Amino acid sequence: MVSQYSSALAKPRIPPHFLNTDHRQRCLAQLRSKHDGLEKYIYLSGLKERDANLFYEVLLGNMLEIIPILYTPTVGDACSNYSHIWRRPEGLYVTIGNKGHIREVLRSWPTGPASRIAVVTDGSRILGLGDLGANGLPISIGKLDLYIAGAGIKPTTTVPICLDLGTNTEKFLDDPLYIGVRRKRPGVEEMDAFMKEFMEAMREVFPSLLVQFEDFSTDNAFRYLDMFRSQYRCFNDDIQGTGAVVLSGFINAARLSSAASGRPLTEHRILFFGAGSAGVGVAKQLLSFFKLMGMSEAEARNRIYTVDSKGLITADRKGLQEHKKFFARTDYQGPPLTNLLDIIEYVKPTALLGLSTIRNAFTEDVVKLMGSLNPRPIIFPLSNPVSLCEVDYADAIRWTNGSVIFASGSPYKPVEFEGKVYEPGQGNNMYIFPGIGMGAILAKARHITDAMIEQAAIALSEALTQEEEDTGLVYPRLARIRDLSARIALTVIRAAQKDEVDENSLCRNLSDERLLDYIKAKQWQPCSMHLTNGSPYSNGVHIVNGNGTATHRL
Ligand SMILES: NC(=O)C1=CN([C@@H]2O[C@H](COP(=O)(O)OP(=O)(O)OC[C@H]3O[C@@H](n4cnc5c(N)ncnc54)[C@H](O)[C@@H]3O)[C@@H](O)[C@H]2O)C=CC1
Ligand SMILES: CC(=O)C(=O)O
Ligand SMILES: [Mg+2]
Repeated sequence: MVSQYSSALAKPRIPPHFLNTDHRQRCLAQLRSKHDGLEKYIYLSGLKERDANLFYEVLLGNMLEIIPILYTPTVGDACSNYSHIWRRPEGLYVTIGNKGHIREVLRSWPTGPASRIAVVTDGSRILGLGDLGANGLPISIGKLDLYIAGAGIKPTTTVPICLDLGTNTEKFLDDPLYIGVRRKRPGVEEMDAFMKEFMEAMREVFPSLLVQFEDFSTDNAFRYLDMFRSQYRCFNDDIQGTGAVVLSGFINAARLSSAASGRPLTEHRILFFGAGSAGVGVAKQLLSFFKLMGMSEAEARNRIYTVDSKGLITADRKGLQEHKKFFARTDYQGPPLTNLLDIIEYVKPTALLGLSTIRNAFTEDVVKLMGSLNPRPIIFPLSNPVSLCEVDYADAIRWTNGSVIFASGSPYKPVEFEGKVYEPGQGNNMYIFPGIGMGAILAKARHITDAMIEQAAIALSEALTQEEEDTGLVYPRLARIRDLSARIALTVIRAAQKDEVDENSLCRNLSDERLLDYIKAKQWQPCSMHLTNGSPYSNGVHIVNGNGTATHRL
């Protein structure tokens, strides 16, 4: 005889009043009842597992609240602790042991050739947190959630990937709960051979895929971008995505700053504190700011100064890494400049950009000096997560009496100072990669060209509403991300067409207005019928009907 208990398990029933309640509100209440960021992350991850459709509905309706959990800053905690908070397999791990049969591993991914976008990390530099090895997977998952929420990419076409090639972080190798391969990272030759097989296999198994490289350590970030960008449909988010988003914010910031100082835009001088993949990637993209005004590359380069852990980067320094050479100064004669205050006194920058991972590197003296040199100094502390940010927003406002033009990598709340409320910008590549990806996918671009990246930046810079401009913002409000991504995608498609790398002739025949409609029509929306069947085994994107039976899998 079947007991009452087991029969209830076999046929779970929805509570009688359930249909009249808003499950999204219930989820939000459950989320808000948790007071620890990591607990919220675990809750959301579980919700996605139980009912992905509902998860995306809640995310889309509450982006300002939820993005900082799925993405920076909390995703940093999730990665750092991933081996300990791990609940279930998610994403795709390709390990060094898979060398020789990577194709077979990729073929295990359920959506196969229907896949459109992969975010691939090797976990070697997650945000500013260093080598987290196999714990890096949540960064790929978080970025893809932004593709889904921000651009409307269909969830089932996304592939989060972590390449597990080992880790050089001893504490993980010593941790009995560490989920990754227990070995040190390979040398250059072994890694190159792995990456070549991986990329070849990716194209074979997922022929329509765009690959976003994410959070590779700096040398490898530049190396694999150079190696693969003309061969595959791929880009590096930290170099190119960050470059584009900062160019966009900088265009708007420079206008505000020049309006206050009366100095021409061509006279901006930009000081980069941090010269890794992000610092140099952004510096290279900011050449466009000057070149678009008619300056030569040499003139543009001359407006940019870079600093690393040894101080102002000069060409006479011995053993300079390859990626630092382009901006190394040849015009400075004198003893090495190592102190940031001395460097600022020497350069007299109008803008100070932080991509150093050094918490509070922009001290009160530094910020005040920038304020004394500029009526409206541009200060962008862009390192992630917040715990590594070069200066907090409230301090930057206070130390400049509210004159700072500010954008940070991770989000800050508005600040009230002397009776006025100031709103910060968030200079994070999340504003730009969803639109770049959407455009590249719809154009069926063979490659991601420099013009596609540059046009994406310009489109974002031009997207401020009158109200946003009047408020002094340098980036549009995040709540508009879907519309922004569609507009960015449009310019990316047009740039792909101009560079003749597009393979979707349909887009060529549409006017801008029709193309925008086409892009918006392609944006995936979660369905508002989101009742779950309560099955502990449901793990996809479901639409479920009123009697609790899954009727459609997206
Ligand atoms: N806002 C955004 O959208 C993005 C932000 N980032 C952030 O940028 C940061 C850097 O990333 P990567 O360039 O890939 O890392 P990285 O480790 O290659 O670069 C760090 C750079 O800072 C320099 N540095 C370290 N200590 C210093 C010190 N005391 N003084 C001056 N310079 C110092 C290093 O020499 C190096 O050049 C990370 O925190 C990352 O989260 C990265 C990509 C996007
Ligand atoms: C935002 C990002 O891509 C990073 O901090 O690495
Ligand atoms: Mg990154």
